[in-house]
Amino acid sequence: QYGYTLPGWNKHNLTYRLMNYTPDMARADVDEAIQDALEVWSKVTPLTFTKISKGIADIMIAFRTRVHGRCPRYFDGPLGVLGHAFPPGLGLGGDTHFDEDENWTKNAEGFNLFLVAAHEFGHSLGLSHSNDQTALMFPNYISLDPSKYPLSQDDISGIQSIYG
Ligand SMILES: O=C1CC=C(NS(=O)(=O)c2ccc(-c3ccccc3)cc2)CC1=O
Ligand SMILES: [Ca+2]
Ligand SMILES: [Zn+2]
Repeated sequence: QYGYTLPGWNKHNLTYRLMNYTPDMARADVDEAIQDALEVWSKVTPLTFTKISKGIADIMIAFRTRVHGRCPRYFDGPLGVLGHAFPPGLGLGGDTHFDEDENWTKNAEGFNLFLVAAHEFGHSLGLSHSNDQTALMFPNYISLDPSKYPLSQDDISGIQSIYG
């Protein structure tokens, strides 16, 4: 439906692009949260992430609400779903959207953008949800202390089974 999906990317050097910014945070804080969330995964895989500011990136990132563009999934207003990401592939593959109706923060108030982004990028790289409640890929938002290393052994073995 959104281009064929792959179990994982068939290349290691991926590009990403921020299509817009949330007004909830300073731009530099959004850039940093996204970069840190990607680094969580690049630290345990051979993947690299390069930020581009125009053209089509593998991972297109945007803050959107409700029905948005040609995206087949919709957001639901404040709370509920915080974001969604598409598995590796062409077109929408890898793309990550955050629900702009949430209060995005760089600390423990509202929803911590770094944490939600790290979770969503797990999907962009091919991971599904984990039933290990300490895992970053656990389906429910847990306000982890963002300074702690959010990956659990379950996340690491999951991502390394794709990009080992
Ligand atoms: O595919 C889906 C569908 C629904 C989702 N629900 S969410 O957006 O409210 C969400 C839930 C948990 C997290 C999360 C889990 C563990 C650590 C950090 C964030 C992030 C987003 C998240 C998601 O990735
Ligand atoms: Ca929502
Ligand atoms: Zn979307």
